[in-house]
Amino acid sequence: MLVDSPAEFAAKKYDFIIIGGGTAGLTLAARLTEDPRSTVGVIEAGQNRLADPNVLVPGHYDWVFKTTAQKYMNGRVISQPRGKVLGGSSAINGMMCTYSSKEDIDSWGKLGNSGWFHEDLAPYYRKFATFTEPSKKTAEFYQIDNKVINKELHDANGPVRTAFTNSKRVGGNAWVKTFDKLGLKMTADPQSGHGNGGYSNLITVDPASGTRSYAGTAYYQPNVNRPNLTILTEAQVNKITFSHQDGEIVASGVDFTSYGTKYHVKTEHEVLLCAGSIQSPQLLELSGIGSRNVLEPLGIKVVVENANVGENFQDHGIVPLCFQAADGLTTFDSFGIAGVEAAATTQFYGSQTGLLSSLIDSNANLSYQQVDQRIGHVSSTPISELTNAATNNAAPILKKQYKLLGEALLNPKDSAYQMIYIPVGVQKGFADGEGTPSPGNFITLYVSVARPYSRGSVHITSKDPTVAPIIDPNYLSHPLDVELFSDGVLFLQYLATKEPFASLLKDGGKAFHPGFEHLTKEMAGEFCREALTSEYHPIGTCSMMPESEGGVVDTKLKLYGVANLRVIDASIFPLEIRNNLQTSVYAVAEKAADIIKSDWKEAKGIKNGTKRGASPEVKRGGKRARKS
Ligand SMILES: Cc1cc2nc3c(=O)[nH]c(=O)nc-3n(C[C@H](O)[C@H](O)[C@H](O)COP(=O)(O)OP(=O)(O)OC[C@H]3O[C@@H](n4cnc5c(N)ncnc54)[C@H](O)[C@@H]3O)c2cc1C
Repeated sequence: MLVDSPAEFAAKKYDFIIIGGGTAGLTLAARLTEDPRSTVGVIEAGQNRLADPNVLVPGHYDWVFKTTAQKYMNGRVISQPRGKVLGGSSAINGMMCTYSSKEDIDSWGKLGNSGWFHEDLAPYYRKFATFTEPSKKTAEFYQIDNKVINKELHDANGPVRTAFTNSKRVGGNAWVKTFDKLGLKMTADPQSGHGNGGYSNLITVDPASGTRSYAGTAYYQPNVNRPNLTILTEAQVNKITFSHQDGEIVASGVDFTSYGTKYHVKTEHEVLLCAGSIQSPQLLELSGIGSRNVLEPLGIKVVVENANVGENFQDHGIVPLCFQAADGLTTFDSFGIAGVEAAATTQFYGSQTGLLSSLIDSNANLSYQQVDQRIGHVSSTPISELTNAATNNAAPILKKQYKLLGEALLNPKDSAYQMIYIPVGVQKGFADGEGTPSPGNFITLYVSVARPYSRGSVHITSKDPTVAPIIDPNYLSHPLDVELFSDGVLFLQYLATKEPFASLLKDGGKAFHPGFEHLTKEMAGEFCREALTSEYHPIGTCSMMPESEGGVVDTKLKLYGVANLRVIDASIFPLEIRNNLQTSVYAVAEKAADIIKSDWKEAKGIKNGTKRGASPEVKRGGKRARKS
């Protein structure tokens, strides 16, 4: 139920209060209220736009965050959008449905997170989705064979709908064919955690309507009438409140503001923080959980000291290489021409095809070796020496992480890069509001480094919850990232000269970046500094790891030092993964829901559907255990 009145919301009792009705928050809300005995209240700052075509057909409801001036990128300020709407960033994302590698998640496990290896998460990568097979025509066009889709992995009836785009998108077929000709066609269904190569990726789309399938439509809409689920939108949480019970710090509720009025709502059991990688650490700090050095100068009383909050920030930087499209091709840039957008809209509503039917569905994962074999690498030092040096020179807290990153890079089976093609011009700096896009039709290739070495942070600078935190991804601060990005962008340049993709481009694949039309090894690094933007994949700011190694939450996603507060969103990922994040956010939230349900039953003494009497043991179980 969606309530309009914040006072009504605040007056109710909830076993679980969820902060943030985003990708993870709504997944949890839906799963926890499957049990009619547990009550859930969700507080979301954005609006409910379930019926809004600007969400369903991609649009924007955004917190509009910006990074600090980036020291290693010539002082550039990078956009960091985040969904401010019911459904969170899943309501504004590019709908790419791509997956982590097995090694990515195994690395999470190896960082001291038992129960978080790939085999532990694999069932949840299945659970959240329902897959629809492509038509024969679509399968032929995009070369979707039983390597790219292993049907056995897509057997679940989960809430999020996944399918291939209906439209024969400009260049979609050329993308796959070009990789095929280079001997780089995708070798396994990416959901398996294996495989490298170019392919056409699934998107999170409802194949019947061609509209976005996201946390709002998938996890909230079908459950809107559950009496034990209450959602309040347009209400921003200011902080979590605490009390002391039996010598433990316990989250007692949250303070929030709606239309200028402040409210407090109590929790009966737990607070689940799902505000995303930027705002989960922000809210912890506003609530007195973080580094003393951050909190005390702002006059915030330290409730739990943990200097790891807001640290270990990682993001996928992504470098665009833009080309003029061959004459006669219609790209998204044509929307500037009278009638083109209207025609695309008519086509979309008529047949769910055309430009508007999908944003991004041409993807590739490549290993470091696959790139190196074709273009060599920028540095004269062998990559194994560079990775060893990175580990040896790392700060003690990062040594374990860097060792795993090095192993992944040297593993020819793992992916070191994600590459993407989109039929629209993303000129240097365009995504960050620098300069005006040139007129014409363009095509952009993108490369991101799967697991960056650079580490940044997010911290508050004010007690005021409406003041955005300082976001410093520290992109390209690690020299190995500059090397990897340079190699990657040189590969894009090589790809652009290969048929049939080359025929989509004007000027024999000359890049449309003044001064960088033909990249050399010497200038590739500078181009990356000038062109890198965000793929909008921030993680790590409330990492799941042992506290001594940089962690904020344990393997049950419980915050160290508070008995009944968990963080569940992309901020708990301790290391980046090779692709886009949403499938992993859904999978993590699904797994977290099972952990929480099981703990809740134990705490309440519920066994096999019946509630035990309130025996002393039950009370003991009900006491929120600090350590899992
Ligand atoms: C523009 C963009 C494009 C992307 N493209 C893709 C893609 O194509 N494929 C893919 O897999 N991934 C993509 N991603 C990444 C992916 O969508 C996100 O990583 C994922 O959705 C994050 O989920 P989350 O639960 O961590 O946070 P979110 O989904 O962002 O949820 C956080 C929620 O908390 C709310 N909130 C925050 N602070 C407060 C507060 N104080 N009080 C109340 N509510 C609050 C927010 O409004 C939001 O609804 C993209 C992301 C963006 C921004």
